[in-house]
Amino acid sequence: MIKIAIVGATGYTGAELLRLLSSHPEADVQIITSRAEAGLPVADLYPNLRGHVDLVFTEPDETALAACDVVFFATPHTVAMQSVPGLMQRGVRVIDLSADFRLKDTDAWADWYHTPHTCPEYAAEAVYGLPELNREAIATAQLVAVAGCYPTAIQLGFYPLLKAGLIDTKQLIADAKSGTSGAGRKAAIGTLLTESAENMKAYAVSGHRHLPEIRQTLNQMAGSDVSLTFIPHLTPMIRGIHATLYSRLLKSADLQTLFEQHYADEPFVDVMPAGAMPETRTVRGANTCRLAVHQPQGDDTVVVLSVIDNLVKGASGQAIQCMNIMFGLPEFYGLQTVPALP
Ligand SMILES: NC(=O)C1=CN([C@@H]2O[C@H](COP(=O)(O)OP(=O)(O)OC[C@H]3O[C@@H](n4cnc5c(N)ncnc54)[C@H](OP(=O)(O)O)[C@@H]3O)[C@@H](O)[C@H]2O)C=CC1
Ligand SMILES: CC(=O)N[C@@H](CCC(=O)OP(=O)(O)O)C(=O)O
Repeated sequence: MIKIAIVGATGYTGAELLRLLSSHPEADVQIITSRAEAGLPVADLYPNLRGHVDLVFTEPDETALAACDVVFFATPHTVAMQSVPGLMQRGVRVIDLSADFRLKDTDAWADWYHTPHTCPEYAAEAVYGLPELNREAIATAQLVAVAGCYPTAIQLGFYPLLKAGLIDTKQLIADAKSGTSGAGRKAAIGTLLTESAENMKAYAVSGHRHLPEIRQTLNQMAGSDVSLTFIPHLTPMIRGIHATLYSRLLKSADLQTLFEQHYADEPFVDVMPAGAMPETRTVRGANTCRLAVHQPQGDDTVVVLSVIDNLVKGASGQAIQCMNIMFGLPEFYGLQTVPALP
């Protein structure tokens, strides 16, 4: 059994780790932390976990964390980077759901996150946690920086086209919509029911912190620097990301076959039949990215539709997929949930 600690277990992604790990045959979750709720049983905060998770939240304590095989950080940015050096030196494996170790350029990270990066050497060592791109490196990594939610939906959608060199890399557009759970559990006016229901809006149009992360990966996929316009939107749903991706084809190709072949061996990417329009509700609670590729006018414009659950393939499910790869386990352990519809 793998001894597991979750730092930040009261948040949405922390609770989602608990939900998914409760059906994982090799997971032994020993420590779940919260500063605000220390002493509280899990079921008092998350009644859905009653009968499945019998643990009590405790204050984070690095010595206790170091006795585990793997520590998940489901915390706001800058928290993991304070503990990672100590844990790494003690041989613990770390899976960070935050953005602390996603960017290799830590000066850029400091600009986008408005605070200095305190351990650039670990950012250099971290493996970006997108299994479809980095499976081999994840297997031997000590530190995994799980890919962000919008980045996962967008990167998986563009990957087959970029790898095949089929599109104009200077004209990439990602128009993406997220449910409000993407903003976390903390109280904030923008995610109140009265502010977010019956409403849809774009935000961070002049630059979202996921832009450098997505660019970094797309550059790697394309083998050259891409130009990307990325506009996120907040939609009145709780879970889900829907990304509509646009680009121009440089030459004609059988795009349906390209996508099907590219993801043929990927357990968590579903290339839908020609003409399909994936819906967020079909991935709710599941570690699945559903993709569909279209040429709406039959000209050189290609459109990819990509949906994920931001809390699962966009965070906790992807983190568990990475853990399974790191520990040599079947990738589907803990991740066999079938979405409930409606
Ligand atoms: N929500 C989403 O869809 C996604 C989120 N992520 C990332 O995952 C991380 C967690 O997100 P989410 O679950 O939404 O966040 P929440 O705000 O819902 O939860 C944050 C958790 O972190 C704990 N925490 C906060 N500050 C500290 C601290 N200084 N030290 C230790 N623990 C702390 C909180 O508990 P307490 O304060 O009681 O200690 C709480 O349990 C973030 O970095 C986010 O960007 C990634 C992909 C998708
Ligand atoms: C709706 C909403 O607010 N979404 C968040 C992104 C979700 C998230 O937590 O981002 P990471 O994947 O980087 O951790 C945002 O725009 O900042």
